[in-house]
Order: sequence, then structure tokens, then C-alpha cells
Amino acid sequence: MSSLTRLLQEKRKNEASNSSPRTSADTLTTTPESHPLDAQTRNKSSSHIASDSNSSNGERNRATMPVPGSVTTVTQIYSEEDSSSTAGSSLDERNQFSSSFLNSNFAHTASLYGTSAQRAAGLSSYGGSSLAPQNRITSRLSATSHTSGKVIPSLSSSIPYSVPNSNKDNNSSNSNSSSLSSSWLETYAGGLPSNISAIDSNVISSPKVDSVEPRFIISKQKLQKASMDNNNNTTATQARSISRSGSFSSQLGNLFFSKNSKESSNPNSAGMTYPANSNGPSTSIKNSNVANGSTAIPKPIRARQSSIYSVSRQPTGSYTDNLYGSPSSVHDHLPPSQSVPRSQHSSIGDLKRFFKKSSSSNLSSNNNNAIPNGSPVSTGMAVPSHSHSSSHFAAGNYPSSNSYNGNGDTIYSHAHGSAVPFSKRYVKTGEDLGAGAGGSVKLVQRIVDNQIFAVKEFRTKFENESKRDYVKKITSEYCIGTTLNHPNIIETIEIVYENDRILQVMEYCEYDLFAIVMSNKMSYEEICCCFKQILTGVQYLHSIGLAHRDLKLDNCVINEKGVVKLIDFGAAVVFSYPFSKNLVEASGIVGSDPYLAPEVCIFAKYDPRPVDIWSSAIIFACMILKKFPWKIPKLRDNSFKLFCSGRDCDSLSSLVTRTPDPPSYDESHSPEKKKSEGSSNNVSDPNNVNIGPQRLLHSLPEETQHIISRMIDLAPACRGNIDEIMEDPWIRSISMCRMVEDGLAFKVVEGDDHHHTQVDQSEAHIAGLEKKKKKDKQNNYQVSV
Ligand SMILES: Nc1ncnc2c1ncn2[C@@H]1O[C@H](COP(=O)(O)OP(=O)(O)OP(=O)(O)O)[C@@H](O)[C@H]1O
Repeated sequence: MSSLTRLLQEKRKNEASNSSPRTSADTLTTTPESHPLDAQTRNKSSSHIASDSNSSNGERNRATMPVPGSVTTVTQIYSEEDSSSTAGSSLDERNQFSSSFLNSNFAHTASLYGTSAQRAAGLSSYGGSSLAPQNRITSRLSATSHTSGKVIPSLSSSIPYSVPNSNKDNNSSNSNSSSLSSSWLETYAGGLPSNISAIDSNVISSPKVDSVEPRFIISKQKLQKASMDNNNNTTATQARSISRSGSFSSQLGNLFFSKNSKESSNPNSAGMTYPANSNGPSTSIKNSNVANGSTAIPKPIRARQSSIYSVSRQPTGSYTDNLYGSPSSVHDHLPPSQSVPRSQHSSIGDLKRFFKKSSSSNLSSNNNNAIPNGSPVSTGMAVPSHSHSSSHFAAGNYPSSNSYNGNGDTIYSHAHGSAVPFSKRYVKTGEDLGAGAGGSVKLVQRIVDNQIFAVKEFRTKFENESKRDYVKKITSEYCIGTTLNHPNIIETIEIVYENDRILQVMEYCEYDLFAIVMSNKMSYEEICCCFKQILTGVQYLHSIGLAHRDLKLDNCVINEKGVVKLIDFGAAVVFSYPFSKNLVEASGIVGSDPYLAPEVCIFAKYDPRPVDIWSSAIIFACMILKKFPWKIPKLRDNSFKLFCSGRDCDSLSSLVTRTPDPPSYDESHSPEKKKSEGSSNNVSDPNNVNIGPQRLLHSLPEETQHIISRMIDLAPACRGNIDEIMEDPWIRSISMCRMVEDGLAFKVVEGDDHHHTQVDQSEAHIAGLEKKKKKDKQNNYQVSV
């Protein structure tokens, strides 16, 4: 029996015998006399809790790992730590995170991040009034916590999900979930909201392998040879074996590592010193720009962690120095002590299926015309064939793609002249744009036409990280990056492997949305425009079966024409494969704390789409409020606890596993009622704006409240899906800047009620903000001394 099931059974037992006292730790509400919200919002979760026989016995990615063998599900409900939070903070009390809260958070971080802890130790007063870009503890979580063989539930074993193109009549019968879903359907037939249908099955991610046996290692030359000899019968067997054993990851892995090992004795291939832009321990500073008493958004402590992202922004080594002739020094590897947890997300197996393996002709050297639309041709993969996405992918915006070319450096490209080495085609220019756990991003200029691009250099492999894991992480990110094609998604121009570095050349956007928000100059209409553009990008992603999972201000960039683009697909996952109605649940606590959806912290597996929806709503709230509503969606966070309070549920898990109410005739949403409900000053009144969803909603413009409340529904099954959100009257009414086709090119049609804020380039990117902050800090120090 899963913890969740046990929890809910206990809850029912408690409800049956009123005499049994409730433990304080089990209680969400801050006042014992809390009134139920209303009769309609009853908790039906218990009626839909499945036996967890369908839940995987897999590992659990979990933030709170220090206790070996601990049950990692819904622990926050019972945790001492959670219950120790004091009630009473409000959104305006953002600076008042208790020291125990900060300590507990630090402990959490320290236990997770290894070396990140040192950085975390430097964080002070996370909670609110400071702009602290370097507070980005950038470890991406997907650390796998072993759970002593205890069954860990997936959210779908408790609630039903919808999947893209799913239809309620079409349920497979291949899993326990199906039977759960059917009974659920029978119960609520006809009364289902549009975003709910039965889940067909859980697809468990591919098994993990710690290392690659030498016999599976295929050199790059071998791969090329196999490609060229593809039509030759004598090498057919070899080619087949390559495509069989050579998943995308292993092919690329072999490419990287055969080259790596070959060049290890070559002094020219040594990595170079990375510019010292690391984010040292920091204290928060006050952002003087923030008006009206509102405070700046502190940079979040990063929650995600995976092999590629498992440490914070550690300088690794710079391709730029290497490529542009700076003196060399090698420090490709992190300290041996650096632990590299394994990740379960973005498995290459998943990606392979997603990109739908194409015919072996993709391995042919003459494949420029074979694969349309910028698919990673050298990988033997084709673009996904989701019906929704066909228009995007069929658009054929990419002129051509190069496979491994003569010099073997360009892995993927639709840039002209990519046969010439990267270092001869681009020159570094300007300041660094940013550095994260996944790598560092620099500005380069293409020599041939002086066009500016952003280049992400992926981090090098950690010493104790398996090649397979490393390659898996890298490939998943750029696989996705090279496949996406939408105005609100950053465009990948090419992927290059050179001097032991993997470089992703992207279109450059002049500003980080974070920086624009922090300028405090955005108009409301401009915020709405950015929000709608983000949603448009999310809609595209979801339509093709991908979820981003790390949506946040920092992962949105904006160009000078006001077009917002989503970046950083290092945490993205496939949730649906072409022509499949199965939902592939995601796993792991992946994302950044303040933007995390609550279910991510509770369940081993979850539908990643509502997670994106939640994060998008938090982005909107941040843009409006210039601060985070809470630090982390756990009950130990007082602000979040208050947000969860005042509902007719006594545990967070019950709230998160709620399913939508069937439509009710007498359900009243009349504005009058809402108004009278909202005006309560009674702390035990669930309509009090200091607790419950109103706590956040009341500080947002009225017209936004309905859809934002749908987006931050604690229960993912009740959360609005992206299509519903786009249909919201307020969202529809937003005048959004957008790209439209203009002959062969695109032009931007600006929204008619706003202009997009521009800031000085020195503060346009997070790296610039960090630099400025450091400088300010030094100045302050000098003044005080
Ligand atoms: N195409 C781009 N145009 C402009 N700036 C960019 C671009 N891509 C990335 N950046 C800048 O570089 C920063 C880091 O990029 P990215 O998030 O992809 O790296 P990361 O290593 O995955 O970081 P993190 O660990 O924060 O996820 C961004 O926050 C942004 O400031």
C-alpha cells in the first residue's frame, strides 16, 4: 500500500471517528475552526485513489534525501519541520522567513547539492527584498533517492490524466490505471471536464546503466564509415549494429569520447580557463529600482539536479578561450567529491521514441535533403510527427541540415558553411550572457555576416559521472533544441563538437525577461503580452508532446522587438509520443523551487504538463508582484502553507489529489457572491484574503484572477490545460506581439497597447546583473569601512 493510499485511508478513518484527535502536523489550516470552502469543493480524492499496484517501485527523486530508507512520498505532511511553521505571514511579509525556515532550506540544499551547499551557505534572506541573481543554486534535481523498496506512488495512480488527442472511448486495457480510469469514468461519465480523460498506462523510463561497456563503444570514424557504407552490403551488418546499439546517445557519446580519448594527449585540445564569473556566496541586496515598497525577486534556489546539472554554476572551462587562442589551463572536471546523481528524466530511450527513429538512410552521409526541418540528421532521428506539430515542422524553415561533415565537428546544423570549423566561423564578442549548471552562454559574432548569436557551451563530464549519463543529458537538451520550431522558442542554429566542447549556437535575444522585470519599468500591458507569449510557447510544446519543466523568468529571453522565447530545454521531457495515447509521466523534483508545482515535491511520478501551467502562473505573479509568492511549495514554507489553508482538506496530498467536481447546477460563481466572500476579515474564514488561493489572487488584477486560479489549482487534475487557458477571455483579449510570415521572412506585428521595455545592455542579462550586484556590494563595503 502506498504512503498516499495509507494517508488517505487514515484520513477517512479519522473522519469516521470524530473523537480521534488530529495531529498538528497533519493539519493544513492555520486555525482549527477553519470553515470548509463550500459544499461543492468537497474532497473526493478518496474515491479515486487507486491501489498503488501500478505505481513503480522505482527510485524516487527527492529533495530530502538525507535519511536513508525514508519513505519519500508525502513526507511533508507529517514532517516535524512542516508543522513547525508558524502561521500569520502574508505576501507582504516576504522578508520574514524564519531562521528555522532558512536553515531547513539550507539543510535541504546542502544535503542535495554537495558542493552547492557552500554556495547555499552564502545565501541570506532569500525571502524577498533582494535581487540576488547569484542565489541561483543551479543544480538540477533528479537525484534518485532509493526508497528501501517501498512502493512510491505516481500521481496518476491516484488521479486520472488526460493525454493529447486522447479520447475517452479509447482506453487501452493494459494497465491497472485503465481499470481505475474506467471506474472513474463510469462514475463520472458525462460530467468530465474537457481536460480529463482516462490514462492508458504509465510508461516507465528506460533502465539506468552506470557505465558503457567497451564493446558498445563505437568510434566516430566507425560511425562515419557506417554512414557512408550504408548501402554497401559488406558493411550492412556493421551499420545495423551501430544503429541498434547506437542509440542517439551512444552514437554521440562515442563521438565525444572517442575523440576525447584520442585528443587527450593533444595539447591543443586542452580546455581553457573559464572566465571567473562564478557565483560566489552572496548576500541579498536591496534593489533600489523597486518602487512602491514592492521588492525584487530574489533568484531562486535551484531545485533541479541531474547528471548534467547536478552542481551549481561551477566554472568548467571555456570554449572561447580554447577557440580563440587564449592561454590554456585544464580543469574539465569537478572535484572527485562531487556527487553526480543519476537522472531519470529526458532519457534517451524516451527521446528516441519521441523523435521516431527514421530509416537507416539517415545515417547516410548524403543526407542533406533526406531529413526535413532541422532534425538532428546525424542521429538517425526524424522529427516528431504529432499531428498538431505538423504545421510547425512542415513549415520547412530550415534550409538544410548538415550531418557529420568532412571535419566531423558539426553535429547538427542548418547554417551555411558549417563545414568550416566553428572557430573559423565565429568570434567571441562582448560579455558572457550567463552561466548555469548546464553550461555557460556567450555572445559570438559570425564572421561571414557579423550576425550575433548566443552560444551555449555544455558543461564537461563530471569525474564520477558515467559517460552514458552525461551524454544522455546533453543529447536530450540539444535534441529537443534542434527540433523545436516556433517563434516563442529559441532557435538552435547548429550544434558543434570542437576541442572537446559541445557548443549549441542559438539565435540571440537581447534581454533576459528576468532583467526586464527587475527594471520595474514594465507596463501591465507589456507584462500581459510577455505572459501570453510564454503561454503560446508552452502551447506549442505541449501540442508536440513535450513539457519544459523548468519554466521561470530566467528561462525566458526577449529580443529587442519584444518577442519572448523560451530557452533551456535541459529539463524537458516527452510526455506523449507520436500516435500514442499514453501519458508518459515525468519523475524527479526538477525545476526551480519557487516555480515548482506542489505535486512535483510529493509524487514520484506526475504529469509534466500541469507543472508547466503552474510555473507559468508563478511567472505571471512574479512579473506583477516583483516577488515570489512563496519560496517553495512545501508546507514548511509559511506563505505556501497559508495559500493551502482555509480549504476543506486537512492535508496537502488530499488537495493535490483532488479531482474535478462534476458540473453542478447550483454552483454559484456570481460576482456578488464572490465579492461578499472576499470581504471577510475572519481568519478562520476560507475566503479571507490572507489564506487560501485568495491570498495570492487578490494581489493580482481582477480580470486575471479566474484563469490564474485555474492555473494554480493545487490539484493538477483540476488545473486548466493550456488550450483552456488560451481560450480564457482575458488571455484572448491580450494584445500580443507576434511574428507573422512576410513573404519568405517573418516580421513582428507589435501589440497595439504597449512597447517593450529595453534596458542597458550591461544589465540586460543575468550575468550583467550579477556583476552589477557584486560591484554594488563592493562599493557598499568600501563605504561602510
Ligand atoms: N539565446 C540566448 N540569448 C540570450 N541570452 C541567452 C540565450 N540563451 C541563454 N542565455 C543566457 O544564458 C543564461 C543561461 O542559459 P541556460 O539557462 O540555457 O543555461 P543553463 O546552464 O541551463 O542555466 P541554468 O542552470 O540556469 O538552467 C540565461 O539565463 C540567459 O541569461
